[in-house]
This record gives sequence, C-alpha cells and structure tokens, in this order.
Amino acid sequence: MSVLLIDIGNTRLKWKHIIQDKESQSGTLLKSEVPHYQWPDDIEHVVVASVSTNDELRALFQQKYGVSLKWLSEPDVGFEGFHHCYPDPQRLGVDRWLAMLGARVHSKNPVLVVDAGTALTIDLLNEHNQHIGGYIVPGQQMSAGALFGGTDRVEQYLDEADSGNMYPGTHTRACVSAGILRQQLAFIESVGKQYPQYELFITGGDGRVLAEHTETGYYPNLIFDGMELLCAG
Ligand SMILES: Nc1ncnc2c1ncn2[C@@H]1O[C@H](COP(=O)(O)OP(=O)(O)O)[C@@H](O)[C@H]1O
Ligand SMILES: CC(C)(COP(=O)(O)O)[C@@H](O)C(=O)NCCC(=O)O
Ligand SMILES: [K+]
Repeated sequence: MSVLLIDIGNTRLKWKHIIQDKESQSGTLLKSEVPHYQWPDDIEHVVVASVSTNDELRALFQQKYGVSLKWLSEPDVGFEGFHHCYPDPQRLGVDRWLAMLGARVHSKNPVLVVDAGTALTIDLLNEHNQHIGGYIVPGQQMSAGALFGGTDRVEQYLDEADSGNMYPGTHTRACVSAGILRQQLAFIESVGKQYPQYELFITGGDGRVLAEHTETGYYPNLIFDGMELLCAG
C-alpha cells in the first residue's frame, strides 16, 4: 500500500511517502513551493495535518487525491489512546497532539515533547496518556523577527552572521542568535528539571541544534510517527 503523509506547519510543509509499507521517501517544502511540486500519483491514503486553515492547499490536495484524502485540522477527539486536558480539545494544535502520539510510539514512559518550529511548544504526556499541559513560545525566527522589527538598531547586518552557538555574542546578530538559543535551552531545561521522570523528545525545524545541546536524540519524524499510530489504531 502506498501512503502519503503531510504535515503543514506555519512555515513549511513536510511530507513522507511510504511505498508498499516499507520503503519511504521524505522532503520539506516552503508553502509557496507546494503548488509547483510534482506530487505522486497512485496513492491509496493521503493524510494531511495542518495547523492553519490553508484553504488553497486543501483544495489542491482535494483535487489531486479526492476521496483518498484525510484532512486533519484538529485532534481527533474520538481517539481512545489520549486523554485531553484542554476544556475544548479541538483548540489544541493538531501538530502538538500528533507529536505526543509520536513520542508514545518510541516510549511507554512519561514524555516531554519539544516541537521547535515557527512556535516552540513543550507538552507533557504522562504514562497513562493524560496530557498534563504545555507551553507555547515564539520560535527562533519569530523571536529574532520581533527584535529586528521592534527595535531601531538591533539590525540584521549583512556583514554579520548568526553565531550558531550560545557563547556571549560579540556583534549584534550573534547576541540575538545566541541569546535566543540559550533562552530556548534554558526553557527546556527548566521544564525538564521539574519533571525529571519525563523522557525528552525533540522535533521541528530548529530541533536538531537544540537536541545537540541537550544530548537528546532528535526525532524529525515525530509527527509522522503519530500519524502512523493514528492510522493503525
Ligand atoms: N530552510 C529553512 N527554511 C525555513 N526555516 C528553516 C529552514 N531551516 C531551518 N529552519 C528553521 O525551522 C523553523 C521552522 O521549523 P518547522 O518545523 O519547519 O516549522 P513549522 O512546522 O512551524 O512550519 C524556523 O523557525 C527556522 O528557524
Ligand atoms: C502552537 C502552534 C502555532 C505551533 O505551530 P507550528 O510552530 O508547528 O507552526 C500550533 O500548534 C497551533 O496553532 N496551536 C493552536 C493553539 C494551541 O495549541 O493551544
Ligand atoms: K511548533
């Protein structure tokens, strides 16, 4: 069976094509690139999780895949293996929900799930699949954009580069990038310290560098793992 899984975040689209239940290919696209992309034919199931409305992309996939398309814009509240803490569970981001399900594929322990995308989210799921709650803060690009846009002289100087580390910066861009990285790491560490029995999982576009600094495995496919669990159950 050939299955196409798609995760549409606020910045990018990630896809995974599973061919005959074993082989798979994957990729990342900017949302503007999606209409020009050569999407595969002959797919039996297409599952799309989208955190924003994306009417145009929905119409595009609907036209291409018809009844094979399952479009998830919110958690499936009928799914039995998950206990929500939100009074209105449909307000919980579908990506956060799927990433928690994905972490469950890898561990039976309580899990602390970090998704470092447009926004950075942290979610806690206990061993009984009870969502304890979570946090939402701006992601790295958004944080930097707030500083560049909201001040006069914190500028993206072209003769400077992001530092890629968290040593004290010695020019403007390094101060911003190192500061944001250190802020995110301190945030993750602060929650982790309070929940030491929770196993840490990191995913998302900025997750790799965070995982390197926390000596945690990086799970770029956590949302797809959650989708596969959802489709199997
Ligand atoms: N080529 C890239 N294009 C855009 N963002 C990138 C790229 N490489 C890394 N990133 C980082 O990844 C983050 C977006 O992560 P991603 O998981 O794709 O977000 P979302 O799921 O919200 O669309 C951005 O904040 C940015 O810092
Ligand atoms: C928090 C998010 C913006 C994260 O999205 P992303 O960074 O992956 O684009 C998304 O999960 C969302 O829109 N959530 C709805 C509000 C909530 O989860 O409470
Ligand atoms: K996110």
